[in-house]
Amino acid sequence: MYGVWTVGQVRAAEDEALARTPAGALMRRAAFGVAVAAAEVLRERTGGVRGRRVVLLVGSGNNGGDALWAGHFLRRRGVAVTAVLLAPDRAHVEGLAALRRSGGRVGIADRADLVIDGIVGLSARGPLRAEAADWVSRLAAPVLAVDLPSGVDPDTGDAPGAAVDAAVTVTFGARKPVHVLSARSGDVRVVDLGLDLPDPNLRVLEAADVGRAWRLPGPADDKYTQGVTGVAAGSATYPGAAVLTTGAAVRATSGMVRYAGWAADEVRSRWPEVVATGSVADAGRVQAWVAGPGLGTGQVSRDVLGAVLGAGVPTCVDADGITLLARYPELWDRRDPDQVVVLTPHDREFARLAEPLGISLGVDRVAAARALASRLGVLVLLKGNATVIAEPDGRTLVSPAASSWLATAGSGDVLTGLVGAALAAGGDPLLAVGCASWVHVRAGVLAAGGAPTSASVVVDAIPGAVREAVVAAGR
Ligand SMILES: NC(=O)C1=CN([C@@H]2O[C@H](COP(=O)(O)OP(=O)(O)OC[C@H]3O[C@@H](n4cnc5c(N)ncnc54)[C@H](O)[C@@H]3O)[C@@H](O)[C@H]2O)[C@@H](O)CC1
Ligand SMILES: Nc1ncnc2c1ncn2[C@@H]1O[C@H](COP(=O)(O)OP(=O)(O)O)[C@@H](O)[C@H]1O
Ligand SMILES: [K+]
Repeated sequence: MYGVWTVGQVRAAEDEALARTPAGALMRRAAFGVAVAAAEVLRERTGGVRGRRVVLLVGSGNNGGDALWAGHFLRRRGVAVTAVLLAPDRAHVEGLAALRRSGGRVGIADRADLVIDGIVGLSARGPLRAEAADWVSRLAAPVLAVDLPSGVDPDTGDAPGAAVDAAVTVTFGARKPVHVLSARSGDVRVVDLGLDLPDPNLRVLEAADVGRAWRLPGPADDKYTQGVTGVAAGSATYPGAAVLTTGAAVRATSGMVRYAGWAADEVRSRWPEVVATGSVADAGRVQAWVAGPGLGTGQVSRDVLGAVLGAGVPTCVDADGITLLARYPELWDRRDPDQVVVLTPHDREFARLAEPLGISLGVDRVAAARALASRLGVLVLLKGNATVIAEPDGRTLVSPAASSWLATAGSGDVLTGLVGAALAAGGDPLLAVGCASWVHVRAGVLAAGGAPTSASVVVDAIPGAVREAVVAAGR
């Protein structure tokens, strides 16, 4: 698990560190880290460092100062460095002097093996100004971003205009939200500045965390003791949603999965190990229910959702289930107040549910997910390229995207099944949902392997993703 801190938190810690270190020392340490990473990237991409060409895009603040100092350190390794000053009269004075001393040039860049983006960092506000935006839109070489990709908001990851698409970002002291919310950050490396940081604002699970938490059968287990997942999904029109959701739960754990609904025949024929019935009332005992994918929004679907919400176990509500909750808020009265409810909306479902409550999904997805979680007293998993998982008390996990291959029909149904299985296994619900999301992201990567995939293949990749986590945890 690693933490993510807001700009405000990092600034406060930096101020404290600046007060106890000699002037300029933190910047040189940060810039040295940039130069080391730049040399690594040059070696990986061109086979060497000496004689390679690096262009620095230098803005008017300390972010530009970092880039200039990094250029100075790269000169010492024989790199040809050219600095493009976006605001020549406001460029960092000591950084520019250091670069000139070591033989760096200032001018107009042409060809580069690597561009170092020092346009703007933590003080970024709004879209990039015209000149910077122009440079960014003409970038052809790979980019190493200093602290964060310029043009992206540090706290929300939103890119309101032209923005750098970094291959690598070297950040300082701590990860900020942009690094987990925006795929434009690329591969993120952190240079330690010895900051004294408070509790993080966001957390990210890693393979070993998931591997430690994932429920594996022990000698005393049987098919019931590992937590039985119940799936209420699918319809005559959408039997596939039932097959995918149930299949994800089957692949995620070795216990048992029950299915209740219209697609019992289809589910049985694809997953013979599932105990399938026509209704929630006949389904038998489960430790968690998932409801919604392909369920429909008619009266019977409404009754199904009500039955699941009142079943006295944790519940995950997705897709049509969310639409039903938006349309018939009285369904909340059926909810067992002692049981956790997880909602897994994509943006449109989020809007459907949240807008009538006065919560809009703006550019700050973390704030929006937290607001809805707190307002409804539920756990909200907001889907997207990066997935945000917020609890009513504010604890929040982020699953950064590892690829975009999960943007495929039915992949949300797979996630719902995973969440159900993780909830049924017990333990802290936030951790359970976070683990399910991690496995989903990882299964997406394994399923795709660099080429288009589909939700059925993601289901089949689940055991491989769980195995990676279990191995990482040394179990
Ligand atoms: N404070 C510290 O202890 C350290 C700070 N460091 C660096 O300092 C950076 C922060 O420096 P600053 O506070 O000087 O600010 P920045 O360098 O992030 O940006 C400030 C400058 O960018 C301009 N700017 C703001 N928004 C813009 C936009 N949308 N388009 C174009 N230009 C824009 C502003 O006019 C201002 O001149 C960090 O990101 C990091 O790179 C590092 O040297 C490590 C130590
Ligand atoms: N561009 C993307 N990059 C990474 N993950 C994505 C992207 N688009 C969608 N996803 C993920 O894929 C899943 C899609 O779910 P959903 O929108 O419910 O699709 P469906 O209804 O087809 O199942 C979510 O888990 C979401 O986080
Ligand atoms: K930058």
